[in-house]
Amino acid sequence: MNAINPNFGCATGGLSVEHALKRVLALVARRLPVEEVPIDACAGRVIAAGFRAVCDLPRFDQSAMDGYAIRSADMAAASETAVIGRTVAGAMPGWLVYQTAHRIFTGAPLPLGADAVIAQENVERIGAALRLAAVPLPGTNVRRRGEDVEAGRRLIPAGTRLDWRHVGMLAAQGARSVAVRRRPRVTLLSSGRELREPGQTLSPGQIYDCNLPMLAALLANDAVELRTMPIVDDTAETMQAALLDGAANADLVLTTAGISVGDEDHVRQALQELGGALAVFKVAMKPGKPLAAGRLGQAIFLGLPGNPLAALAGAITFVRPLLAKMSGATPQQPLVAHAAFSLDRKAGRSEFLLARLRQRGASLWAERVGPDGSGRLRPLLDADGFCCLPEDQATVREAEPIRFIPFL
Ligand SMILES: Nc1nc2c(c(=O)[nH]1)N[C@H]1C(S)=C(S)[C@@H](COP(=O)(O)OP(=O)(O)OC[C@H]3O[C@@H](n4cnc5c(N)ncnc54)[C@H](O)[C@@H]3O)O[C@H]1N2
Ligand code: MOO
Repeated sequence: MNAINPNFGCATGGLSVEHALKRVLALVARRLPVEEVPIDACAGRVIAAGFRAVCDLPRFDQSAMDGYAIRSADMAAASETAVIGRTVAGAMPGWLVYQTAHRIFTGAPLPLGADAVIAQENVERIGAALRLAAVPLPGTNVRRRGEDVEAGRRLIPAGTRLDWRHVGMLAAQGARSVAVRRRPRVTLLSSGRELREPGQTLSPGQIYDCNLPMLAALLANDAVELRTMPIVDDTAETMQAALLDGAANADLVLTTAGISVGDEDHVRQALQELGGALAVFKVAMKPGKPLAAGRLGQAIFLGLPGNPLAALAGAITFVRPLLAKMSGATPQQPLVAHAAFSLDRKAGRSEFLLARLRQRGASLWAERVGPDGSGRLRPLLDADGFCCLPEDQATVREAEPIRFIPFL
């Protein structure tokens, strides 16, 4: 990695997104450490090692209905059968008595020798006996041991981001805790003397900081341990102090604004003064070109642009894959949809277009939402994600396949 070099070995248009992403991911020195967490706290976390089933599910042959367990070969239709024995869920039955039916309830273990259950609504009760209209085939209304999950089967691959489905499975397997990657410690910092926190009084020329709350909420989906810093003024000294503080004990420091080329853009300079090193500055993407990435001490540094949609495009393109790599998580894959629009543009930068997904017949279509503008927020409310045009693509024709990155 070099000290700051304005062009970073690329044309002034910036590094391609692919190249920049490679450099950003190369900043990850090692995966986050592993820790054991209770299963009720594991949702959103990335499982560190593959999980194999420790037991069969169901754990034993059991009834799927309230009714009568029988052995189908021993029964004849329309004959009267005595009911001997009764087993509820949670109890342990003995043997099925030859040519009799055994009262049973959903989830109860099947008596030994029984191979079918007839639902209670399908029999005629005659005192203590019952009459079957028809004899069920073996296996009817029986949940076999191991038919859902066999012990030893690979259930959850390493790198899976756990959610409520995995919690259900882990619980059914009797696991009280699970080994996951530590949450990435992310410091979020926005800069700009025009910014105030929501709720504060604005002087003329000031605006509310929307980037920090928006990115904080976006990252909440990625289960990060977030530290938010107070808004930093655009001075070299305050920025240096904030970066130094923000990098302490962090895996990733994320800044927004102050990264461009103006006299008031101090982030890169501050990073350099602190001995940090940049690996990326300027990416050939629209929006989001003034983006920087590097290292500051033990932390990875990512400087996102100030315009909210440019910051968002940078976060979706770089922060998510970065967090995934730190955690050893399977990265999110883009979808392919049909473009519900046509477009001619100047090639040279990857372009991120706000779009919503709509189902038409059996296909997904990406409809653009607008108007364009990296300082606008309103169109975001209608969007489900970004359509991504590769750098060299100058035209999009209606119905052609297009890459779509969902926000969620
Ligand atoms: N001469 C040039 N000027 C600009 C260039 C350029 O290449 N040459 N690039 C433009 C592009 S593209 C972008 S994006 C911005 C990025 O600049 P910065 O990252 O340095 O950001 P600022 O200039 O500080 O702010 C840009 C814009 O965003 C607003 N902002 C900033 N932070 C927040 C926040 N937390 N919440 C809401 N809005 C925020 C800020 O008020 C500005 O309006 O530079 C262009 N200029
Ligand atoms: O990153 Mo800027 O437009 O590309 O807002």
